[in-house]
Amino acid sequence: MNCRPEDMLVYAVTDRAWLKGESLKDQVEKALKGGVTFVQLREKNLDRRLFLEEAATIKELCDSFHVPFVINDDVEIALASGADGVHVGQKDMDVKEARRRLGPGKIIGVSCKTVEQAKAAEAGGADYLGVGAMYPTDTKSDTSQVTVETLKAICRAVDIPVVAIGGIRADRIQPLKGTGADGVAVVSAIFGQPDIEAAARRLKETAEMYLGRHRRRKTVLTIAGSDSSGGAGIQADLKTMLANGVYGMSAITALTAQNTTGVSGIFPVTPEFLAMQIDSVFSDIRPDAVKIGMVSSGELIRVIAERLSYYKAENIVVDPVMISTSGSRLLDEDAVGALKELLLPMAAVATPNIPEAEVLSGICIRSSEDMVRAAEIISREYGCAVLCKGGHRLNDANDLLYRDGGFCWFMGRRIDNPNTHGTGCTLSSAIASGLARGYSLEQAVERAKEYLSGALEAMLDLGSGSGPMDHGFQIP
Ligand SMILES: Nc1ncnc2c1ncn2[C@@H]1O[C@H](COP(=O)(O)OP(=O)(O)O)[C@@H](O)[C@H]1O
Ligand SMILES: Cc1ncc(COP(=O)(O)O)c(N)n1
Ligand SMILES: [Mg+2]
Repeated sequence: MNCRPEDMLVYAVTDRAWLKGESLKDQVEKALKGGVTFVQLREKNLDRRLFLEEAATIKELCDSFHVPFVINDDVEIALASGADGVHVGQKDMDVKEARRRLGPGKIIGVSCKTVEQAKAAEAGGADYLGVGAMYPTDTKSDTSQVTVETLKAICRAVDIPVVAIGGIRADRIQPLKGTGADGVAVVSAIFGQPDIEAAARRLKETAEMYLGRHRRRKTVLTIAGSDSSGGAGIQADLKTMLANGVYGMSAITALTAQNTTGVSGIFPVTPEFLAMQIDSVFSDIRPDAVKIGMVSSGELIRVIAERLSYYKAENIVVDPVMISTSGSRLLDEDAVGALKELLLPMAAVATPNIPEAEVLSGICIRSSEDMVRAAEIISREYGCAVLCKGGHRLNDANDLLYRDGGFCWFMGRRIDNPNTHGTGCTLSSAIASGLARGYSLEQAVERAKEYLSGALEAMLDLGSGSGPMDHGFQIP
């Protein structure tokens, strides 16, 4: 097999009909930025010299995104352009003939409508199957539909990856859940959209949610305090994880009696009971990432550090929560010391806001240059990456990521919304979700900020103080 099931997740097929003055390269680049996992160049009437040039250009582009690239039908162009393979229909070239001409290392995809065709293609050396049309489509007028049942039967009958094609849109992915299809192939649902990059991203998120035979849903544990008002702490974390496509679990460090106007009480759990919760989770469902939020005492921090190092926990995001948005102090002095000495060194990233970065670095932050200095001090001192959040005081939404001696800014759009209760909890949980799903730290931060902005922009307005955001803004 020359391609992987995960390559099928969002398979983009090009179409000259949608160019509208743009170059194909620009359109494919947008689709790749949106996260498509496979590209097929489909040209029906292009002059051969231009076809070859185009193929070579798109191949180079796909390489830079590490995405496989195949040519529809044309083995000659595939060989001459260095493409990764071809896709052939039933009426086009025979699979065995294609394999003979391309050699063993190239990808060959075959279009199928029945179990018999699927088995024959697999036996002939196909690397993946395109099954459809699943829905009515304008791209191909001469094609008959395939039922969800047939798709399911094909997926059961073969071991190679299967991509569903034909009239697919984001809202038509969920019905394919449980069929065993590894992904969806689309033309107009990407290239026919006004914002190609956003369309690709949305398709990918939906496909990740519902498809994939070989995917286990990623899991994230939050170790944090409960917020009775539901906007911050454990409650914000679990909602964020659900919205970010991971399975969320919790170990509660303390109950807080809290609402949008403030914290009226904190009731910590015992160290033994916190350890029991962490043990229960790790011994059964190992988390792919861990987010640590409010931990009110040094004693509890020591338990967390000990248990997480025992289990060799990965992708730890430490949100050094010290003061709530409403101004209440959430941890004692001894806890600050333990947090620095024990938790920061374990962190893949720590996410202090400006007041917290001041406490951790010991310097006063008045400008973006100060943010860089503070993040550098914390990162050097404790050996972790530091995301210093700019939501406070500087009055922007730009966050600074300092790691391995270098830094970069994540420029957010400042949203005029007084309801920011839980922004820090939400951001750190969204980052942990991204890391669990295999995104790099930079990508995870980028995606987390995008999610947070959406939740703020939804303009939920609850309670009389600084209210919570709408974590479910994508849910109708
Ligand atoms: N009004 C806003 N518009 C957009 N993003 C914001 C806004 N306020 C805060 N953020 C973002 O929310 C995240 C949490 O930041 P911040 O509010 O500083 O942390 P905390 O909630 O821990 O105090 C950061 O990514 C920050 O840039
Ligand atoms: C239980 C709990 N944990 C954390 C916060 C911080 O909230 P924010 O995300 O606004 O910094 C909070 N208010 N309550
Ligand atoms: Mg915070």
